[in-house]
Amino acid sequence: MPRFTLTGSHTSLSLDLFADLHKVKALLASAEPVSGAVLQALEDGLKKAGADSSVKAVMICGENGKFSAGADIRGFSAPKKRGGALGPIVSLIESSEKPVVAAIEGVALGGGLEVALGCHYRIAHAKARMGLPEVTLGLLPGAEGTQRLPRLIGVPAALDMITTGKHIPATEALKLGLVDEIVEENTIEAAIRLANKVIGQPLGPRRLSLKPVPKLPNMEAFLRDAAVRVKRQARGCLAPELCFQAVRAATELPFAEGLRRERELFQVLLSSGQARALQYAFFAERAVHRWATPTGASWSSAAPQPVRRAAVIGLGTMGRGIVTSLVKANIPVVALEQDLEYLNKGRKAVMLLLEREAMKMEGGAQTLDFHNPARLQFTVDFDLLRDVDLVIEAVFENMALKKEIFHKLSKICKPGALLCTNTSALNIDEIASATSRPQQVIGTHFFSPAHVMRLLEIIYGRHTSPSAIATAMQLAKTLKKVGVVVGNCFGFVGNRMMFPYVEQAVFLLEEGSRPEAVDQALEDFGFKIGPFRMSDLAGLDVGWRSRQGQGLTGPSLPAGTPARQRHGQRYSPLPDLLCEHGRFGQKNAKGWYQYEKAGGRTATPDPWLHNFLSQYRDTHGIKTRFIDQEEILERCLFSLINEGFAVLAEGIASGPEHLDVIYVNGYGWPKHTGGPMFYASTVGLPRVLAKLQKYSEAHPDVPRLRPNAFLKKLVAVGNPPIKEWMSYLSQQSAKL
Ligand SMILES: CCCCCCCCCCCCC[C@H](O)CC(=O)SCCNC(=O)CCNC(=O)[C@H](O)C(C)(C)COP(=O)(O)OP(=O)(O)OC[C@H]1O[C@@H](n2cnc3c(N)ncnc32)[C@H](O)[C@@H]1OP(=O)(O)O
Ligand SMILES: NC(=O)c1ccc[n+]([C@@H]2O[C@H](COP(=O)([O-])OP(=O)(O)OC[C@H]3O[C@@H](n4cnc5c(N)ncnc54)[C@H](O)[C@@H]3O)[C@@H](O)[C@H]2O)c1
Repeated sequence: MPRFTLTGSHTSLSLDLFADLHKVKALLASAEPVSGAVLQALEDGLKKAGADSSVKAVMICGENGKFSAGADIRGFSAPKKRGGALGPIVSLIESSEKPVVAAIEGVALGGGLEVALGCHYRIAHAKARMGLPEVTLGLLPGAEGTQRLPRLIGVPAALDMITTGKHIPATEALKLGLVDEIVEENTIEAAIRLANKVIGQPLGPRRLSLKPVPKLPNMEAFLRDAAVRVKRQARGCLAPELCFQAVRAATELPFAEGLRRERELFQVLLSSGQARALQYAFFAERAVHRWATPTGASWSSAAPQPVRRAAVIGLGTMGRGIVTSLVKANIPVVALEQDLEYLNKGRKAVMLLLEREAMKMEGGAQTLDFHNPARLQFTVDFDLLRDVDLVIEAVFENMALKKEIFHKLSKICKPGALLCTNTSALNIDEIASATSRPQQVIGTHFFSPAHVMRLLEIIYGRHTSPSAIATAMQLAKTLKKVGVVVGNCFGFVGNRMMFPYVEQAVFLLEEGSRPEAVDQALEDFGFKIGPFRMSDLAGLDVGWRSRQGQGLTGPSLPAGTPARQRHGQRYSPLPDLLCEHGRFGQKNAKGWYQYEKAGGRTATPDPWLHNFLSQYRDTHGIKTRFIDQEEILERCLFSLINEGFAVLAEGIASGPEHLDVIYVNGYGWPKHTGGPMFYASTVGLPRVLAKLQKYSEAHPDVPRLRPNAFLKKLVAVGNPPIKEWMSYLSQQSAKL
């Protein structure tokens, strides 16, 4: 039995010719992506099968239990690495005079699924997943997928898959008609059986390029509504809209012309900055898994401890989401509150969240077992935490309270237990100092709502052990979150970079802008929500309490402190004044906006606020001026980026991609710009520096506008590409 193995740079493909069984088995792709070598081998294999009269059918499958993860994403930004065009190979498969069956195991994504669409039959393992995720990489399915998929599963389902990029399980693929059959056992054998069965049957009806796109009674109206929906959801991202256009072309044009349109649109996206940014984001998210600390601890040598049982302390906004997340990940939880009243409130809230999650999962393979006390237990008794492997504290943001709790935990919990705090900004070392085991204390900063947001900022203290970091990272993975390891400083990475952004937003109001203008500018940039709407959502009282704690406002503020200055720097008391007027945001229907009712979500500009701002400016003799969108964006975004350079220079994060992953996954920063630091690299560091210099000269009392030394250095050495930035950070300048 002859066997040929061809190895490309990213995959290996082997062709086994089993003439006696009348099939060609082409191992399309292993866990690695499709490369030019694979394409060549596939083409050769198909031609060989076509020419060999003893071959009656062809079966295409993957290696190592995976069909294919699609094209090599790195190839899109490195033309030299690009293989040949995949589309013509898909056409070649389809035009085969011998039946071709795809045996889909693991994943069939992007170009992988497009290959399967070229096959005459598709059979999938029940655990397989399929999708066209190109849109998430700023692209569209460029190997004829936008024209074949609508012909197979209809326009609504195809549009949904192509414009969202979602992966669908095999069971759903079967319902949609994307696959012909699913199997629980050996997919390859089942595909061979199918191939043998269909030998001799006419292939015309199985060639998707020959099929018409299924009609809808109201196709035009459907497409009109879909166009609006896609544009709204895209929030400035180009790919979903071009994906839509490609699918619309399938409904309007013959197959060959549709393909031409697909290619044109693909080229537009390929050369767009957004595709580069989204592909950077794809690899950044994976790069942060390989964490390291300045002391040499790293993912490669640290081993995680198993987490078989966990506890959560405090069932407020964050604790209830964290409990939900743990239960969803099948980790038994003990949920603890300070008294029975809070416990009952927390229990109800957790149960409601879990009921909702269970509804979402209905029909799926997974179920939620949260009524079983062995899986979820509510208590006010700390003794029940004796044998948990990990505790997550989510009580009020108060150092004294957190230290009291950690002291207690240190006495009660078993020796190996990991003690995590969900603090937003407080010093991890100080919290750890209340325990006898600071090596097991770590920050696990979840984002609200904790069962939804993907980010988990993981903060190591001076004494945190490598194994504790590895365990927290493993927990992030188990919870299906992206963990990013960072150092300890006030606000860590995310909130620390957020302070100057919010500070600028408020200064802009003082100088003449309005909340709606600032929010609009940043939402047009692509943020999910502007800073004032966000502040109303989170509650203005949260920041107020924190500023009181820092002595910036409230009773501890020394008499005679100038209203708009703290420690010799500019300060805006506007947010404090709103709280003093009882405006806490959505929770009581008034904040920077007014709302229809307490807890209402619809923000409307508030004449009271506008009037209040004018009076405030009069009181403080501030001359009002018109502030344009460019200034709003530059002051808010560049001050945040400037702080990012400080974070890097101090060794708080090990690279710009960490900051970008944090911002994209935790703060609604538009992913199609890559994240704040990648965005800075695309704007050009000299421009960022020049603008900061300009604003800093205009506002010398705002230190956060003063360009950071690391930014200046990068400009001085010639604005190197982002991947080289860290090499310019001298050992001496890194804090740790
Ligand atoms: C085919 C022709 C090639 C030549 C190009 C010519 C261009 C012109 C022709 C256009 C043809 C268009 C063809 C098609 O329409 C376009 C595409 O197919 S784009 C790719 C679409 N596929 C995806 O988006 C899948 C991406 N991958 C994933 O979602 C996940 O990795 C996974 C497959 C679900 C597996 O998840 P996990 O098990 O969690 O593993 P990781 O995510 O950590 O991945 C492990 C490792 O693999 C790297 N990797 C995964 N997929 C790719 C890929 N497609 N290309 C490159 N690298 C990939 C990933 O980065 C990890 O490595 P690390 O970064 O950690 O080093
Ligand atoms: N709300 C957010 O968006 C957010 C985001 C990230 C991090 N955080 C941080 O998470 C922590 C919790 O914040 P939150 O918004 O959930 O607060 P919250 O006020 O909504 O809830 C705190 C809960 O802790 C409970 N609690 C207080 N003392 C306790 C004790 N001794 N024992 C047991 N339970 C006790 C309270 O009863 C309350 O239910 C804070 O450190 C906060 O800074 C909050």
